[in-house]
Amino acid sequence: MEVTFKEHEIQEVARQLIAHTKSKVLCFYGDMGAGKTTLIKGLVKQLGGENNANSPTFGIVNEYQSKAGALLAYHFDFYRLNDETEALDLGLEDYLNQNVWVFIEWPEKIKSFLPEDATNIFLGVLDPETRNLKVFD
Ligand SMILES: Nc1ncnc2c1ncn2[C@@H]1O[C@H](COP(=O)(O)OP(=O)(O)OP(=O)(O)O)[C@@H](O)[C@H]1O
Repeated sequence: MEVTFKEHEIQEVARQLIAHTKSKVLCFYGDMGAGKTTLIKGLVKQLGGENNANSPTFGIVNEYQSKAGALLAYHFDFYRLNDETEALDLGLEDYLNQNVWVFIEWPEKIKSFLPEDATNIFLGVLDPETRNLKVFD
């Protein structure tokens, strides 16, 4: 899958991505400002998720729940992670073993923990308003 899009088209891109991916673990590659967070928020919205600011891990891991209150997705941003030991301390392996959506920014930082069947998404900046997305399953 490959698509070029502007921000107002995010929900349609999110819909396509959810329909396309075989894995519920999605890794987002791209420079700062490429639009990883913006797209993940679009995916959560598309899935009908809400941020659970009451979760004990809030701030480290963003947790999203369905409107009915069921756990729906985790969103990690590993930009500030120093090494993989810190990921172990977070209990990353437990997060990955649950059957919920997992969205990972800066997956380069946790290479040894990434499931082999994760879907890899590359975001590039074409111009200030336009992004290119390529998916490798
Ligand atoms: N087509 C687009 N898709 C996504 N974001 C866009 C698009 N066009 C412009 N933007 C803007 O680009 C910025 C992307 O920021 P965002 O925080 O999502 O990037 P990021 O890849 O998560 O960066 P970081 O690694 O710093 O968290 C936002 O300000 C957003 O409004």
